[in-house]
Amino acid sequence: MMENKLKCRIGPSVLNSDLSQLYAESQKLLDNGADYLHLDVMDGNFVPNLTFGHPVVKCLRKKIPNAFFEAHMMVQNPEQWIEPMNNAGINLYTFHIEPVITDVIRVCRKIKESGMKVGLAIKPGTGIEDLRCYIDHADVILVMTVEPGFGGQKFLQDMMPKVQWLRHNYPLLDIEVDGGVGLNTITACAEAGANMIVSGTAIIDSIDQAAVIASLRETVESSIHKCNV
Ligand SMILES: O=C(CO)[C@H](O)[C@H](O)COP(=O)(O)O
Ligand SMILES: [Fe+2]
Repeated sequence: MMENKLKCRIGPSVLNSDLSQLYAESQKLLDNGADYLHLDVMDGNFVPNLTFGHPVVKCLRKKIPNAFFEAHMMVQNPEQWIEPMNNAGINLYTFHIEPVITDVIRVCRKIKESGMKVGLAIKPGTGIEDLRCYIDHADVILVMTVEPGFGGQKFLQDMMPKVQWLRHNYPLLDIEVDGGVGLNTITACAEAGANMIVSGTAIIDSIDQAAVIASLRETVESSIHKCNV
């Protein structure tokens, strides 16, 4: 995703949508202006919740052949799911460094070899110092702005210094935020330097998804414009 100029990308999370209608919910988000879909995969181990895995992603991919899919892998063993998720049609495989801290580079290499982009995610309690040496191996850095595991939580404003540090040191890096991001919190994310925006309940629960997505985009684009000039 990294290019000469930063681009704003809005990636709704389907986590709190009606998952019995996953295809319809996903297509609606894309029709309303989403740039990509953020698919939250939880294993009940790394986080205390379960969602869905590669069989569901594969079914969704059959119905939606062309959209960009990110898998946010909240799992204890991300290496285990690289091949199945690649076969299922994931484009960006984002995993947490916390459970694999000694093997991050190997996992990144395997993801790249499979043909997917690499995302590295950090929980709120993980500092930049733990991530720093891996940044060059990633296409996207995901700074969690809630404790991973559930949608609809309160945005953690005190994660913004991590985003600021990343943007200051990596002007062209794709920096993603996820958790509690909506119309009330997007300005903080945009001003800190995030350009990839995951937003779940703020979009899903809205009666006008297209307007929310457009507004999130406008806020981010006006901050990016300052960086690109
Ligand atoms: O990774 C996640 C939770 O672990 C979700 O992507 C995130 O919570 C999005 O939902 P919301 O915008 O409602 O917080
Ligand atoms: Fe997520």
